[in-house]
Amino acid sequence: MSSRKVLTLTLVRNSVGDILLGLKKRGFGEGKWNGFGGKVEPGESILQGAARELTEECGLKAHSLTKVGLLDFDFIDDPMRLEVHVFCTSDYSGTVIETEEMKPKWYKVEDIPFHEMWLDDPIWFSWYLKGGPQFKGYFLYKGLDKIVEQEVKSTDVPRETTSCT
Ligand SMILES: CNc1ncnc2c1ncn2[C@@H]1O[C@H](COP(=O)(O)OP(=O)(O)OP(=O)(O)O)[C@@H](O)[C@H]1O
Repeated sequence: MSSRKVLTLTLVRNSVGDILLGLKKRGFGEGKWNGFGGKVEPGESILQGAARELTEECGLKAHSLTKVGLLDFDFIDDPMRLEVHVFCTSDYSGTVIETEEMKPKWYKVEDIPFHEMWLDDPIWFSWYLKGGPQFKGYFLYKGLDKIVEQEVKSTDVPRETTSCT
């Protein structure tokens, strides 16, 4: 019997095109730079979960979120699949703050620290950056440091922006 965990991941870009990443200070992915996100809680929508995690982890309030892709992760010898819903936004307010979970930092696109991120990030990030329809990715990990199967492709579903209010 396999089960899945629904997670969100949000990438924030400011008016000059820089990307906000956070250094995860604890838990799954500790020591890695990533977008902001976490588990969707019972009773909330995926969008609500994404907006809540963004505020909890870096202080920003998203006014709208754009769905850009979906990533499925399997791990050999672990029946739990991670289903990561990827969003982006440039429509937010608030001040970026460091939290117990994340140390945020703005990066120029050409300086994104892929060598300090999940191994899958450099593979699907280009799909996010180039725009176009939503992407769909699949990665099979052996442990946390090796990808043994991977596929990222475009869907025919356009990116969809939804208001968070
Ligand atoms: C395997 N390859 C991966 N590549 C890129 N990103 C990945 C990822 N695997 C998980 N992620 C993201 O990492 C965060 C974990 O969040 P995670 O700490 O587990 O959730 P949450 O904050 O709810 O946890 P706690 O409340 O501390 O238990 C969450 O954004 C999730 O989308």
